[in-house]
Amino acid sequence: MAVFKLDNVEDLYEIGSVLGSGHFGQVHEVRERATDVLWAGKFLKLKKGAGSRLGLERKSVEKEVEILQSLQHQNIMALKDVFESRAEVVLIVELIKGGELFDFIAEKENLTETEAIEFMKQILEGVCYMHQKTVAHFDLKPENIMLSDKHAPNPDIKIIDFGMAHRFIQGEEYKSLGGTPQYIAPEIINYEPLGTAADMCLSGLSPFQGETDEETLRNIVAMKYEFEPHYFSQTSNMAKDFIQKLLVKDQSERMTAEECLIHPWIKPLNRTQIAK
Ligand SMILES: COc1cc(-c2ccc3ncc(-c4cccc([C@@H](O)NCCN(C)C)c4)n3n2)ccc1O
Repeated sequence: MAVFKLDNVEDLYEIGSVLGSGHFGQVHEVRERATDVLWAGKFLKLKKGAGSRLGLERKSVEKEVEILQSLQHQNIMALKDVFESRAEVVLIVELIKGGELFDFIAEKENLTETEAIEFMKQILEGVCYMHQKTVAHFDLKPENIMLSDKHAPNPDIKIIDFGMAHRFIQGEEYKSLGGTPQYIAPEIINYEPLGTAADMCLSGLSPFQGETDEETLRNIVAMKYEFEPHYFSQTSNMAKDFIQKLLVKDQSERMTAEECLIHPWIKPLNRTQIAK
């Protein structure tokens, strides 16, 4: 069983305002007393007993911590410390000040393909790194892609929220029904054995979005989508080719993160191929 620091987290960190909350618990800004450095603290309530419906199993928190401890990459949120008390575990991670990529893009008049390629390249580098470590995120969606500093000329992408992540062991079969309807892979909906390919269905606006979750899931299983002119009239054919090679039902036919990084949209063969 993993042992986390038993110190009282408030002896070392001043707990600040809530930054956000969700299935993952509550995230607070925290100030390290010894250095005045600001971090983010994710506060996770543990189940009080086997029959308790509230809180998380300690085993699932240990799994998330073990995965985060194994990942050191500039495009993946870094874990600094873990504290536990009788009822809660606190993960101290790097504070990401630039907000969600989705909001950054929404606030811009328009995003050029060159800017989109730069963000996609960073996302792919983080995802490729975790896949090489046989880790799948399993909840990649726009809200979990954040920016280090949205005012920087070239903001760094930071992938957060590894609460659904899984490290594959050679030869094991893993299935899950978790995830967010608009962004989950068809193999998850069909409860088939999963692999890192399930992470490769990431998109900004889900092309499968239906009126209801049920309709969205039907669209994903049918791989029913179209490049709506309203959104794609200015999109290059190279970019559409990139998307089409990801939105593939058969996970073994879907581009891997490594293949994405050498796709001509991301890595042009020559200057004339640069997306206008
Ligand atoms: C360690 O696990 C997590 C960390 C974080 C995290 C880490 C650093 C950090 N710096 C700033 C924030 C932040 C700021 C505003 C909102 C949120 C969060 O509530 N929304 C992010 C997306 N959400 C769907 C997880 C998070 N975070 N969030 C979020 C979810 C996690 O499961």
